[in-house]
Amino acid sequence: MARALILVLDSVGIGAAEDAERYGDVGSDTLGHVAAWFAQRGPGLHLPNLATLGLAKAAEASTGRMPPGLAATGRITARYGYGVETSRGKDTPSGHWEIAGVPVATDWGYFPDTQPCFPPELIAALVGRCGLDGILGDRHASGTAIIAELGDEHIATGRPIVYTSADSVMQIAAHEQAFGLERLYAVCAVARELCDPLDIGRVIARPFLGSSAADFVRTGNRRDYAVPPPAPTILELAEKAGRTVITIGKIGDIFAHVGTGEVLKAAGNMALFDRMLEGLDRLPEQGLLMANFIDFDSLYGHRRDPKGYGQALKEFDARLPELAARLKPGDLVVISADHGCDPTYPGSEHTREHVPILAYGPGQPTGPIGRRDSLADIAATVARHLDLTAPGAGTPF
Ligand SMILES: O=P(O)(O)O[C@H]1O[C@H](CO)[C@@H](O)[C@H]1O
Ligand SMILES: [Mn+2]
Ligand SMILES: [Mn+2]
Repeated sequence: MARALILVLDSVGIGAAEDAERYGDVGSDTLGHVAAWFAQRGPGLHLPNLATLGLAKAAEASTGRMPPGLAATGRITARYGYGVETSRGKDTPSGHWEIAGVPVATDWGYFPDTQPCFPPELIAALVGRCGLDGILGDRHASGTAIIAELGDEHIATGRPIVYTSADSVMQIAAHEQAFGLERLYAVCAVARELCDPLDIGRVIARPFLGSSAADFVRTGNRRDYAVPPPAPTILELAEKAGRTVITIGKIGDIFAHVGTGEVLKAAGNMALFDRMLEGLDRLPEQGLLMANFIDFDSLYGHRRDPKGYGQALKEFDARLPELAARLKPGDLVVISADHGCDPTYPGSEHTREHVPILAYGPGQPTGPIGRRDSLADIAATVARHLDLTAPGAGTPF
């Protein structure tokens, strides 16, 4: 049996990358700072299963420091190391595409941190084509903060809240009932077209519900309108070779539905874990499964909530034995991340960090793989494991 699973723990970085200064992220360390936050307040953050797979050793290799409380007690049962992102963006598509063998060598377009942040002609075209009475926002913002601030005005005026971040994104927030979900999606589809010439990676629909700032809450109906990867990823190559591809959670959106096979969606890391196990149970010989666990990033990293972040790590860690129990000899699991999002760092953006690479499975080798100069090494390794043509980038470990 040779099957492969790639699990992306969204934003679980393990220490600032060498080029962090270019991004204003010197000293960031998502895992290390979450572990320190727990160690300062109680018995510490214990992730026994991830530690046994070498997570803490990978972090130590990345930063020179063992994250407090995380050291493994026994033998490490995986290959472990850290990956250096070569793509210029520290965004989700850049990280995932590189993991899948396609680093992004060119620069994305970005909207400046000014107000307004969007080109007036772009907004005029959006408003005109969608029959809107204008927009709100038009600046960089945290998504939860801006709906709390402008949600009432949005409901009163019918103007959608349009904002961006340090990522290559245009995000459009609107009330699911007052504005309408399908109408929001239609506005995003027009925005996608208008953003194409500007090389914007994603337009994101951010629907929310609630009646006032006290209870506005974003719903699971987020939808991403991404541009497709610039070259065939391991997903696309697997699909073209006739393999079964199953993708969990946001993966379909992140790859613009190219090569993403059967898409299993769910809200929340634990439900995503359930879907992943379900997918694994029917993944045939030589199949590929790729999963994204989003909560680390969207619920805790961007919200700068180290306690929630650590609890989410514990919950994820506690489920790993269930995954291990379902693996068959020859299966390969790779756990990694797409970028950092240090919940103790100033601001609300991603942080430019190294990411863990933990590779294991029954009968798989164990031991350090050190520093990997590209996240594409993951795709190269998976390609070799599944006897597939490898994407252009990456060296197998
Ligand atoms: O603050 P929210 O809306 O969650 O935005 C975050 O989500 C976006 C897409 O992942 C990122 O660009 C980041 O800024
Ligand atoms: Mn991400
Ligand atoms: Mn994010």
